Amino acid sequence: MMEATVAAAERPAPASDKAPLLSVDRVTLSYKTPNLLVTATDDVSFNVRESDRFVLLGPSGCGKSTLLKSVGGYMMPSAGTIHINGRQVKRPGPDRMMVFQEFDQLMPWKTVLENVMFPLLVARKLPKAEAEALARQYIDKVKLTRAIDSYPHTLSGGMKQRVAIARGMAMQPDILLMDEPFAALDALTRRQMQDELLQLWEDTKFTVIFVTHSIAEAIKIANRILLLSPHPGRVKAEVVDVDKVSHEDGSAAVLERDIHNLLFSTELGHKE
Ligand SMILES: Nc1ncnc2c1ncn2[C@@H]1O[C@H](COP(=O)(O)OP(=O)(O)OP(=O)(O)O)[C@@H](O)[C@H]1O
Repeated sequence: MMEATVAAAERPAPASDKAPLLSVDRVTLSYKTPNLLVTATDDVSFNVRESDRFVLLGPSGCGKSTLLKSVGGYMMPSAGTIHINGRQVKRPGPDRMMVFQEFDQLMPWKTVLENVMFPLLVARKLPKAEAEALARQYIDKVKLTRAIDSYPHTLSGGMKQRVAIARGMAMQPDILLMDEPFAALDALTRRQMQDELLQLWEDTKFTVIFVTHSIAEAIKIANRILLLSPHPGRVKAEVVDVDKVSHEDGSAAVLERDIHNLLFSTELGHKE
């Protein structure tokens, strides 16, 4: 058994022979409201490499969703830069597909097949037959072939999230961005969806940034976890080699306790 390593935030990330797919460099993200300026994240840096299952973990309000939005190109940093494949992120693009928590992210007037085909036709401008073939392939991967002609309102929450995942993955983006995709599901379905996501990753080794505030979910999904401090979010530590912890021998429980202590220690957690 090999335990995951919790690296202090100040320590440089371990050297890798691969250039990072995504570089987030000293990014500060703010919202301007009529009366105040809200700093959501402050001076955050991290790299994501190809095939990483990179989890952003931190307490509610630390800016995880805001960071994901900025990687998606929906929000520009007030300081710092984001690069994907060496190009600066300035707007949304089909190289970054988002999956959200909400079940209403599908178009209710379109069937499962039509929902998955839609971005392939509109954003990738594929011919209809090609879009349909690709959509069918990914609907099959998320085990929804039997519901392919169903409308979203006839599907369970888990099935709707599978459609959203198929739609994102069928675009074959460089990075799939998942914002608490399983948070609104019941515990049993949530666990099942986590297993299915890992199975999909085994099949295709896609790159994903996954936002959660569940420590257990982070440990299950990730190979790397970035721990963010409470509002405004700053990088507190990075946990590497997470996929080497074992859920059988108790090392995952030890890591869960260590992460909990790190996230909620007053010394680190509430230092401004
Ligand atoms: N549209 C907005 N306008 C103003 N402030 C915002 C807006 N969206 C988020 N914020 C603020 O930015 C901070 C970070 O919010 P964000 O939703 O990114 O956090 P989070 O870590 O994803 O939280 P949660 O886990 O609860 O979803 C919070 O203080 C939030 O109130």
